[in-house]
Amino acid sequence: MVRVTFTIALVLGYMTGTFPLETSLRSDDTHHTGGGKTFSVRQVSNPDFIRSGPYQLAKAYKKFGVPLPEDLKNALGRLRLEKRKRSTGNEVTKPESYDVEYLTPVSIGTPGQVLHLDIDTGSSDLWVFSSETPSNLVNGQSLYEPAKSSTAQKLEGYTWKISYGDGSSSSGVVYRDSVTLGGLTVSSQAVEAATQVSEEFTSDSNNDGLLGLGFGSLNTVQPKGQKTWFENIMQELDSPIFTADLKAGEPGTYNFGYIDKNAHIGNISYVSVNDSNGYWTWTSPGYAIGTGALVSTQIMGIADTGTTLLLLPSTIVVMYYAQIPGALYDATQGAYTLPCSPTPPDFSFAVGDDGQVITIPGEYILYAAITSIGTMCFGGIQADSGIGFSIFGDVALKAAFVVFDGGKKRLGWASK
Ligand SMILES: O=C(c1ccc(-c2ccco2)nc1O)N(Cc1ccccn1)C1CC1
Repeated sequence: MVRVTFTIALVLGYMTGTFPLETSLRSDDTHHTGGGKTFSVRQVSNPDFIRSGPYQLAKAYKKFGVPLPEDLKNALGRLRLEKRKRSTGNEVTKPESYDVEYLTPVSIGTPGQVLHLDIDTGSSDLWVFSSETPSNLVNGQSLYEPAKSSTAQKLEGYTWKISYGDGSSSSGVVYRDSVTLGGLTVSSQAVEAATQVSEEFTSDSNNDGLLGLGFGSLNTVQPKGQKTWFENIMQELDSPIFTADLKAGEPGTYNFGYIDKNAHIGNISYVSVNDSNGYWTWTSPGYAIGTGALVSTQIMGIADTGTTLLLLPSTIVVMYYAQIPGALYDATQGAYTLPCSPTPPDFSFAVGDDGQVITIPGEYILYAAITSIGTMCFGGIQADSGIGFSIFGDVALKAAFVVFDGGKKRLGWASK
């Protein structure tokens, strides 16, 4: 049957112009018999034919007023469904005070239970406060209750445990359930229900859990690591990307599957990502302080929406705070502090080899007042000592429009 269909398609394909006909008038082929000219026709196969075959065939049938055969109707229906499957999504994310983190509504289970999660490109577990979290560790968070979800399935014997760079940690058991973010649903996502959370999470009342958008290799579920929500939805998207448009002191947006041209200014510069450690790891070729010249030096770091600050090599951090009268390393805070006024110099980092730089306005580096009298502030730039790489956290990300390209394993950076 396929052969027949294909044959008809081949014949009709020519008639409907599906195949680009390359005709060339070859003088040597010209025979003056009856005055008519002959010409040769060289066929160039149309690589798109297979994809658009049924459409072209249907066009031919319609052109000759021939009713469509049943299996052609079915083929068209399948293609239309296939077409419809491509999708995009977007979701608003809201900053907690001092932009310490950004929380995004996520619907889990059937009927949907909405929890507000910290979307974290620096980790790869989707874990939530749940009905299985001891009540003494819960302090206002919304809970995922698998018993109330008709689509929840317990993964018996599966566990997870994660510890974060700030010393916080959580652990628990694993369900599979439907997870919707930005209007996009993964029907079978690993949802990690916390049975243990550290004090940092208990005291963060508005944060109902984390949704990791790092690479799946970082996922901590045992005995079998699970895919992130993005890895599960990626193939359905118009393109295998998501973008982060975080903002200072106001809601930002995560988009999935498309790039919103109105969300950035100028070109997006792409740099390759090394995902071997599970993070969105890239290398910036240099930095500038205030209006100073660009210093060429390689800064290897990760794009991490789940880390609040910008953590850089201490040599650069010392150079930056040396420009600010009154700035000092405060051993009691274990951090650099600076006067809350005047506004400190901007900090720029280079992206790619096309001269693109992202400039972080100085006011983003006045992270938060330390003293009640508000004279000294906590620095938004701190040293990455002991981590092994730099971390482009929210202080840097909120100055840029960032494309996380899971298809090409690259990051795109643009000003906004
Ligand atoms: O918090 C984390 C972090 C995230 C995920 C994991 C992890 C362990 C197992 C799977 O994922 N471990 C981390 O530590 N930061 C940021 C950070 C901040 C400060 C110091 C160290 N780091 C990772 C992304 C770099």
